Order: sequence, then C-alpha cells, then structure tokens
Amino acid sequence: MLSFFDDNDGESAVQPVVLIVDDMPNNISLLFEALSRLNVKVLAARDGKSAVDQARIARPDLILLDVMMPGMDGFETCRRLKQDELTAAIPVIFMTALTETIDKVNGFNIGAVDYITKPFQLGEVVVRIENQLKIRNLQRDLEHLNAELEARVAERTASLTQALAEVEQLKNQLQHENTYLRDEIHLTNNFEEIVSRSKPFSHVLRQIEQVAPTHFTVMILGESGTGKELLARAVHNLSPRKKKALIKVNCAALPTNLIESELFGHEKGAFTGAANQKTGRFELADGGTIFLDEIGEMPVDLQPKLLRVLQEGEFERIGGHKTIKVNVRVIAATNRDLEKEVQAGRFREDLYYRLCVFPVKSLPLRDRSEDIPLLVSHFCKKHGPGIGKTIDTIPEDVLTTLAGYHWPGNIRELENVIQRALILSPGKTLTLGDWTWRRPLLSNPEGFVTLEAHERAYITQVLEHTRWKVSGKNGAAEILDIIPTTLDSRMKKLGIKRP
Ligand SMILES: Nc1ncnc2c1ncn2[C@@H]1O[C@H](COP(=O)(O)OP(=O)(O)OP(=O)(O)O)[C@@H](O)[C@H]1O
Repeated sequence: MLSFFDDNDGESAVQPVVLIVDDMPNNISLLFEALSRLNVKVLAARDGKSAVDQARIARPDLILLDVMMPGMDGFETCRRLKQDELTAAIPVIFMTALTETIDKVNGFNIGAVDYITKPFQLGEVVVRIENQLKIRNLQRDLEHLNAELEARVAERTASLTQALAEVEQLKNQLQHENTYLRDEIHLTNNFEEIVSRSKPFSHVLRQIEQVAPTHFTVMILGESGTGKELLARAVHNLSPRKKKALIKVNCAALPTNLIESELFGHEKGAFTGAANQKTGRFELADGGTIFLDEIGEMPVDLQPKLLRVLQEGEFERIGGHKTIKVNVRVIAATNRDLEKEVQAGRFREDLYYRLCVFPVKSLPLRDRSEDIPLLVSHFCKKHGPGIGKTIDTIPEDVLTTLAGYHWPGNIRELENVIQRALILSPGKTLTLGDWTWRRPLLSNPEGFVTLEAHERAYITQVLEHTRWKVSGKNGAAEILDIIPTTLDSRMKKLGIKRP
C-alpha cells in the first residue's frame, strides 16, 4: 500500500485527500474503487461550483476534474481554483472522454498538471494519481524547507541587525566622547583664549566686540573665576591699543597704603621709605589699557583721584606738583554688588557712574553648563602637555558628573578639577578619581544643587568607593541599603555609567 507521508517512526502521517469532480455518478464510483487501492481519502463533487466550495474547505492534495460538465465546465472551474489563493496550489488532473474534442493545451495553460482519458484505464489512472501526489508531497517538503531556511535567514538577519545597531551605538558614543578632543575648537568669534559655544555667553562676547574698538570705560561684573580677566584682555586685544601695554592692578592684593603709589607713582622722599622716584601704573599704561581688578576694594579716600584720571586723564604723583597727562583706557572688574557698596557709602556714586558706562556681566559656569565639555577638553589640552599627559577620550559619564555639579568656584574651579584629574588619569582616558568625595556640594549657600544632581553625585561617590561593585558583599547596593536592581535602574535614570 502506498503511503505518501510516512515519517521515520514508520507511523502513517496525514492521509492525502483527492477530490473527484464529475457529473456522472458512474465515473465517480469507478474512481472511488480505483483509489481504494491507495491510502487516500476520497471526496466527490457533482458540479464545478460545489467543487470550488469543497476545495476551499477541504484543501485536497489533488483534484480530478471532468472537463465536460453542465453549468460551469472543467476549464472554468480550474480557472476559479487557480484564482483563489486558498486553492491555487492544488494540482488539477483533467478527465476527458476520447470522443470529446477539447483544446488540451488550453487546459495546461490554465494550470492543469495532467490529463486522464475516459473510459478509464484504472491501472494508468492510479499511476498518474500516485505520481502527482508524490510531486505534491515533494513540493510540500520543499516549501517546508524553504520556510525553515527563510526563518533562519530572518533570525540571522535580525541578530545581525541588532549587532550592527549596537556597533553603531557604540561608535556614536565613542565619537561623541572624542568629538570635543578631535575637533579643533573653532569658535566663531575673535577670542583666542576664550572657549565657549553657549548662547547666553555669546551675547557677552558680542558686547565685548562692540565696545572694544571704542574708548569707553568697561566695567566687568561677575562672580569670581568666571573669566573676567579674560574678558578684560579681550577688550584690550580687540582695541586699537592692542600693541601697547595692558597693565593689571589687583586692588584687593595691594595693601591700602600702597595702592595710591602703585597707581599714580611717587616722587623721591614723598613719604618714609620713598627712597626713589616711582612711576605709577597709570603712567606705564599710557597709550594702552589699565585693568583695575577688584575695583570694589578701592579705598574711598583714593576714589576722587581715580575719578579725576577717568574724567580728565590727569593726576599728580604722590609728593609731586607736576600734573601728568595720560591717555589710558580703563577696564574695571568686580565680583561685588557695587550698587550696594554705593548705598553703604563705601563707593562714590560719581565714580560708580563714571566706571559703569558700559557694564558687561560675565556668566557663572552653572548658567552656561553646555560649555563644560569644551572647557574640559580645552583644559586637557592646556595643562596635559605640562605634566606629560595626552588625553584622547573624555568619557560621557565624566561629563555627566561634571555637568551635575553646581560650580560655586566657576571656571577656575573646573580648571583645578581637570588639572587634578589629569594627574590622576592613568592612561589616555580622563578619570575624575575620587573628586566626588571632596567637592563641597552644599558648602555654598547659593550653590545648592538639585536633588537629582545630589543623588547622582552621591551614588557615583559610593560606586567609586566600591570600585564600581554594584551588588554583593561590600557592593554599593549594600551600602545604600537598596536592592541591586533598584540601584541599576537609578544609575540608568541618572546616566551614571561605569568608567
Ligand atoms: N571662557 C573661558 N575659556 C577658557 N578659559 C577660561 C574661560 N573663562 C575662564 N577661563 C579660565 O579660568 C580661570 C579663571 O578666569 P579669570 O581669572 O579670568 O576669572 P576672574 O573672573 O577674573 O576671576 P577673579 O574674579 O577671581 O579674579 C583662568 O585660568 C581662565 O583662563
């Protein structure tokens, strides 16, 4: 007995189904009998329409289709079967009487696989059916193999795509980390020493560019370490006086009794200890610029003399009678609230107005934190060579940690942190070491950070302490008394990454 779907265990698998379509009951019974020799299930239909309906439901493995039938003939039935995707793949064998004059080629054209002629030679019929069922079986195997192959290809493609995406992500991350180092810091301004891409700071630089070529006195206001001196130098360098001297006086660094002599000079014997004549800094700055840093520290009794130089460009040395005329551009800076100083009577109002003709406010680092990556890279380049360090990677997590800090000491503090990090970095990747242990997070009353920044800093601190051991004995999760998965998700949320 023929079994088309025997599997390896010898068990008979699904029985093939053959649909006989003929309007003559005699033919159907003959075929029934012939097919009973095969291990197949036989279905029958008496006309084309019910054949199509049955085929849609039963999905036979083979259809024996009479050509000449009343109503829908075999050709039309076959056409319909082939148009329907549920039945299109079912092989069709046409049955036709020898006496019938039909166009056999047409039958093959519309999808038939074979012809059987009536009256039936039952032996031949069985062989033809067997052959078609074998072919059908092989086709099924092939389809199955194809599907399996496609599934495997799809699986491989998916994992390759995933791997490619991960590589791409890694590449992006590395590129990002290196961007600040690789790119020359091309700034669209005329400030060689000043590094910034921040929008608010670009307004400050714009003001500097506008005032620099004029003769106006410039007052630079801002917290300590925000780059006031750099701005003052920029004013001078962008002015027509750039070839002449820029003389700096730090009013806070000079003892009160010496400020007048430093600024205006003295004649020999003008006071005890004045053994020689001294040229003051206003005279030295003649034709150039004088930068009076920490102007808020200027003693009140000296302020009228300063006002006179500003207004008339003249003064006398201490102990001297000769009026000295100078052409000096004045730039002043302070981190104090000068208006308050005026109200408190420590600063003359007229001098205040004379100095504040053109005030420029330097910005604290916390208001331009987008500059942190640039500044970090700038300070690596500025200080690395001095201590024999070449940094080529600034990891994202280093930048994230730095961006989360409030910077009460501004850029000067950032510069110090980077100098220290450079010393501690063992290779070419910048590491912050245990900086987080030391930074005075809450030391500055104006410098409170957000809860999130504090949490980020604190978790980073603990992780650095445990050398990035998250779970297990002496791990960060144990210290923080939270479960490791919670710590993992906090780290993800806060952007904390193991260096
Ligand atoms: N935009 C910047 N780009 C590069 N370096 C900067 C920038 N701003 C400040 N710095 C650096 O930060 C340090 C502090 O800057 P600076 O001395 O100009 O600040 P300051 O406001 O004058 O401070 P203070 O009020 O204490 O005198 C300097 O080493 C300076 O070179």
